[in-house]
Amino acid sequence: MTDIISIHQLFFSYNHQSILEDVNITVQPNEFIVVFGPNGGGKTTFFKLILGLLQPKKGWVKVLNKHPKHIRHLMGYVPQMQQVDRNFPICVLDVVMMGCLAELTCWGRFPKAMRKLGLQALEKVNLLHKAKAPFGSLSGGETQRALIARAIVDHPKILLLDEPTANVDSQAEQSIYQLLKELNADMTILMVSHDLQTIIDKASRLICVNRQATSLQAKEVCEHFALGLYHTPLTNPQHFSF
Ligand SMILES: Nc1ncnc2c1ncn2[C@@H]1O[C@H](COP(=O)(O)OP(=O)(O)OP(=O)(O)O)[C@@H](O)[C@H]1O
Repeated sequence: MTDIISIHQLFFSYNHQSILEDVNITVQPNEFIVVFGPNGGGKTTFFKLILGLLQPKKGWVKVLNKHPKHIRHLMGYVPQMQQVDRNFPICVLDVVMMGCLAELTCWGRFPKAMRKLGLQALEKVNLLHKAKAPFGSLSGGETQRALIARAIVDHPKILLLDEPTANVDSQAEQSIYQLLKELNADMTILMVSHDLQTIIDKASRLICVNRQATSLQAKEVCEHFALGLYHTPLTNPQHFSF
């Protein structure tokens, strides 16, 4: 099967601080990959390299066999919640429409068909009734679903999510996982999560990013492995037994 993402002998550093070293990873279409690793291990940087927002110092990233910056419109990105300004005075539909800014006409308006896509994306994430609500009035779980709508409005082939369930309650978390399961039928998903216990049985594969990137099957992520990374006990070890 053709790789949808391929990363070859990639090295990246911020100034002179080495962040990623000799990363070799391939991703196949419609995989659901959970990316995990310690704080500062390089997960967000890894995503930004796939999105073409950062350039490798050595090696390369190809998405659908092209340089990522040429096909960024085929990738949707949900950043970490703290990178989003919830106080900005804007309605939910307008936030969603920001996912297709490239479609703005020279008059600074979206074509009617695009607004329809925005409403469809909101319907998909079950937030159509909030289209005209101020973005800042949404709950944590609704905010994440609105950001997912923004990421999928242009029908991407790849969806990257950076901790989409951080700071949401368990009911909102379950509804996000259900939504991602539905979206996964049409798109490849890579999601950063620290909550391995909840997510492990939903992932087709895991990638541990800790300066290097290691691809793992769920059964390989045993309790000792996760403990070594996070230094916290996992209370439900049956997920991790071989
Ligand atoms: N723009 C930047 N300039 C310099 N250093 C940076 C920059 N962005 C991130 N870093 C550093 O690079 C390292 C990796 O950061 P990154 O955000 O990729 O890690 P992460 O695994 O996503 O962390 P977390 O789990 O805390 O979100 C960290 O040491 C961070 O301080």
